[in-house]
Amino acid sequence: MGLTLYDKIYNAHLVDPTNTTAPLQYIDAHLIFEVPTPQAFDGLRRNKRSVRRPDLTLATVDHNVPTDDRSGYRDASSFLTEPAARKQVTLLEKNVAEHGIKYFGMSDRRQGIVHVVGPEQGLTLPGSVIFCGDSHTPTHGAVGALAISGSVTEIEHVLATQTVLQHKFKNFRVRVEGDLGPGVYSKDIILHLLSKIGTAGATGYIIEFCGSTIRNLSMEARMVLCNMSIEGGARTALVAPDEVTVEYLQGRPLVPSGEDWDKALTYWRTLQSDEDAHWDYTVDINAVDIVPSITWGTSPDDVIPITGTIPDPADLDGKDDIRAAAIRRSLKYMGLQANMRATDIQIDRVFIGSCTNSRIEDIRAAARVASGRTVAPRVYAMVVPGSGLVRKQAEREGLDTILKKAGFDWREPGCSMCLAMNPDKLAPGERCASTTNRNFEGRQGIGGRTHLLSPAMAAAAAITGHMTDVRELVATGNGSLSNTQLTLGGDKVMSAGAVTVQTEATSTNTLSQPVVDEAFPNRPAEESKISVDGIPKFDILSSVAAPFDMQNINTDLIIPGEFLKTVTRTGLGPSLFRELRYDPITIQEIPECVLNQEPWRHAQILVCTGANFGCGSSREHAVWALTDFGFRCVIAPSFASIFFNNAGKNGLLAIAIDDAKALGLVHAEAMAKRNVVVDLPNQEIRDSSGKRIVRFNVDPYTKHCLLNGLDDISSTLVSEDKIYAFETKQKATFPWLFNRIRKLQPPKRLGLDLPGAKDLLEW
Ligand SMILES: CC(C)[C@H](C(=O)O)[C@@H](O)C(=O)O
Ligand code: SF4
Repeated sequence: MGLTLYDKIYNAHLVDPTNTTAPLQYIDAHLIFEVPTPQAFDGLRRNKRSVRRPDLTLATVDHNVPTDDRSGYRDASSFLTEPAARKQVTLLEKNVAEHGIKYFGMSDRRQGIVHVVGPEQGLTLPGSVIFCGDSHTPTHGAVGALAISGSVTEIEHVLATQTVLQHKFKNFRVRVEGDLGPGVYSKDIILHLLSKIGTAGATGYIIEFCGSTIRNLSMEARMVLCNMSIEGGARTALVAPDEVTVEYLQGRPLVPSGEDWDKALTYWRTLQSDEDAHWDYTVDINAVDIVPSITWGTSPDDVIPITGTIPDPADLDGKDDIRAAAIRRSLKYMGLQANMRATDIQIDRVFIGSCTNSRIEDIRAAARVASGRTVAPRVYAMVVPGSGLVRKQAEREGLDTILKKAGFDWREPGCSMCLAMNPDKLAPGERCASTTNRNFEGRQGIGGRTHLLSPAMAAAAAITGHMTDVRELVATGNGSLSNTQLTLGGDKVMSAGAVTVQTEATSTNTLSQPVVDEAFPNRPAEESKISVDGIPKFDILSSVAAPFDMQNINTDLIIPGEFLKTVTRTGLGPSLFRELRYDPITIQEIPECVLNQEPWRHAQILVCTGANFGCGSSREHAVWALTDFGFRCVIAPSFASIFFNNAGKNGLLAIAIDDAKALGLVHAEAMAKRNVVVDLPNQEIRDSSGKRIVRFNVDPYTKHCLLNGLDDISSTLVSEDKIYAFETKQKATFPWLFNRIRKLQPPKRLGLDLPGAKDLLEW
């Protein structure tokens, strides 16, 4: 039987194919940013470890960065007025300087959202494995790479070992055939898919997008699909490389040139799933069935066509009561009525940006709709390019002028209003048409209401002040536009082909710079193999259990974005489930919340009857908030895979019980305020009388680590010789993956710096 593209890349990166208990994947490139790294670098320091491959690591800042005008920028300390944000960013600057890691800071025009910067620079290459401690890392799969996301503990693991522990996932094929209709973009394809499979539909899988529709998509449009695959629970996603990929990559700074380019091309052309590959699951979509869409609720799969109406929970009463309750809660939060028309939803704000939709094609699509029109009087609309280079390109094409003339605010790059971690936030009750990827409660600010949609649809909403079918406003193109002339206001003004940055970028390859070609730059010291940290041991736990019954508890709900500014792993307990525990206005405890009641406020076990616990962001802070509150164990029907992984690495036992009857019994014990016993050695849950309720499964490696309080890095470093052997082989076969990041030039030399900026960051 043949193999899928994922199977091939996974197999080719197994450091030791004989180790099936704790399989290690070699990481060809590691992208880092300010939020999850302070604790990771701190862990390295405490354990006297160094960064194994600074030459395979690239850093930038995005989440905390204000998007205000930077013309007076001097340095991060003076520019960032918010102390916690300043601390995270300056700590990253200190850490990258200390470890010799290349960094695109705020004075560098190459700075931007990690998932925009990586592909833009050509860091992500077909057939390679990239790691980033952020849940939208799947974006990079659009070029045919295996893009792995994780969080703090795994970042530390990658920094120390250049590998990550990764079991094999199953294969999920999404085949889309046919032509997209006018006004339909890849954002609509992914929203359509989510409406079909739900937020856990692809949990345990890697998605490959294929079919004629996908082949006709540009690279940027493919990135949108891969980016939001995590919203369907997929651990990552990819698209097989083709001519569109090759054309996109050629000439970017970190892409091979000359002889290496030819060799790479030959290899990339082999990268596709075999005809007879085994697919564990296939979803077929007909492109004609996709229409411009929006989300109405607080989960990314709450999707309706713009021509549709808001669902009525009464239709599900008696058929699916949990879902009916979830719809009612969403409608209340969103301030909407059942059965109202999508186009009757009035908006206050528009946000065009984020790692989903802030690239040049997105800005072109928005500008085409906005051209010659004016933003509705009560709407504030902002456009935040994904990187300084996207911004520069847009300005070169005059898109900023069109957008500003229409009344849009034109800002500096960053994550901005995607997650309420920087000054760009919604006020309580404000409603936003947003090109982002998550519409969770409080995601864009406490009490803020988010509707996800494409950039063209967002621009249309900005103009009319309500949700609008973009097809009625303008004769639109579609998401498959690539390398074509775009028509704006009747005149041909721009080309959607190669962006100018490529020319600049290519030049970086030709500038002479000393090439550091050490095989293994920072070999960790022998003594560093033993961790001083470890994780809390777990054997038998007896405690009252806090009962929950919500589905899709996402990590933004567990701990909102604003609390991610901490640089330690502790202190998050009081903010756990902030939206559920505290009134947003008075900040008083909500008495109905079980975590505010005795004896559950002291519970060490959380039992949830709703599926897909921990979906959404990869923030390890969600696990830290739970453990800081006092939880040692979470029991639920199913978990999102990144959360599940993060839990085990922090001594929090996540137990999946898919037997509804057994789970009901545990929940009943919790409701009765009786102790529940979780026995890890025997893998069983008992009631307070000692009677076994259910046996549970646990991965043997995780069990071993939990019982013994072992962290992964210590175990991995035991196989260090195997990592060296793999690295040597990789270097001989794919030389272009090495010695490239070090060749990146300082911004000054490329004319990509901010004129007033201090020269601190040029190493
Ligand atoms: C901060 C980061 C860990 C987080 C993620 O993993 O997704 C963020 O990017 C988000 O979108 O919520
Ligand atoms: S989802 Fe939003 S916050 Fe997360 S990386 Fe993308 S832009 Fe940044």
